[in-house]
Amino acid sequence: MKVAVLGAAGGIGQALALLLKTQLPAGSKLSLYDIAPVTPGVAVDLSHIPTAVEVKGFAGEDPTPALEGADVVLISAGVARKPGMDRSDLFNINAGIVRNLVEKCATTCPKALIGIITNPVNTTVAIAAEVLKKAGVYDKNRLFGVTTLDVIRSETFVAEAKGLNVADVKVPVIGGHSGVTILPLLSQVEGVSFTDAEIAALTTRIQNAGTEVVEAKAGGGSATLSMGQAACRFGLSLVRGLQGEANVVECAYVDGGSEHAEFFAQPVVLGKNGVEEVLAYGEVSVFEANARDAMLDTLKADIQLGIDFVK
Ligand SMILES: NC(=O)c1ccc[n+]([C@@H]2O[C@H](COP(=O)([O-])OP(=O)(O)OC[C@H]3O[C@@H](n4cnc5c(N)ncnc54)[C@H](O)[C@@H]3O)[C@@H](O)[C@H]2O)c1
Ligand SMILES: O=C(O)C[C@H](O)C(=O)O
Repeated sequence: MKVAVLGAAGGIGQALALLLKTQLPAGSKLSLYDIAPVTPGVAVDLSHIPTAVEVKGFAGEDPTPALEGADVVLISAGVARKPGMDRSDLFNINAGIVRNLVEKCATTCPKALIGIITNPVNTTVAIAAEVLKKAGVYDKNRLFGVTTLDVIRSETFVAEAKGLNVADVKVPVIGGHSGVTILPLLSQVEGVSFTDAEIAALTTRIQNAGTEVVEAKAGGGSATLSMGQAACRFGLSLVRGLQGEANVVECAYVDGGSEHAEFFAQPVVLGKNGVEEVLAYGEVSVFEANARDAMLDTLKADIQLGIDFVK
């Protein structure tokens, strides 16, 4: 199994590469690419960790050597937020970066599962889809917006608020990955009940958690370590699905035939071809139904921006 990380010299990329080096199955290959010249050095550094995962690093303008034979490509290349910015403010720079990198995926590893981390995810995934369509290799089951950070944040905050063992807490998060489009389904958390005030406060905190980190880092970037963990969890789930493991379920932002929008985050079963089955997200509370309906104009506009960028 070969996993490529594009943007591998960055804050997320290095954390993710470290976690993959220590957690990918024995015999895997880890391929690191970034425009930054340090990238081969990052790979050498990681290669001294005693695991049976081969690491290679590539720098420069062309990601092709890193992508050859890739089964999974995780893309975190691009710029991150500073205080006062919204994720959509990253569009001008990151849209072109994602387009160019996905064009290379389309020619070099058209069957790879692609996970987009680069923000604004609601839009960059639509860009990736349009690029793959133009190249004639689009398979909706192989393209993912990585929203796992919203899931792990929800699990953490719910466990903290309710004094639970976080390992036992599961929270589906639907919609997209910015502000009001992030919707944790707290009504589905097993074994706990929340007051209306708790639900409102937790939902707002989860929706603003990225900003919480951006402000705490005070100009030094956005979430990198928690995102590295989230992307590792998602990447390993993709690998487990590819290897034929049953019942691998993650929430992800996919083109899954949702009645709500062309791309929508919801639980999916992962398998040998990427998305094996899109799962219904189940019953929601009145609060959640209202929040879901209220996000849709924003989400659809984010998606249209990506479609228009490529067309
Ligand atoms: N999906 C999520 O939940 C989530 C969470 C956190 C951050 N992000 C996003 O991930 C992205 C990366 O964040 P970061 O903190 O790692 O930023 P960073 O600045 O630390 O790293 C970005 C890396 O991308 C590289 N890069 C830039 N252009 C490139 C190109 N054309 N090809 C290859 N590499 C290129 C840079 O050299 C740098 O090493 C940002 O857009 C951020 O908003 C998404
Ligand atoms: O908030 C950001 O800009 C980064 C990321 O999307 C996050 O949720 O932490």
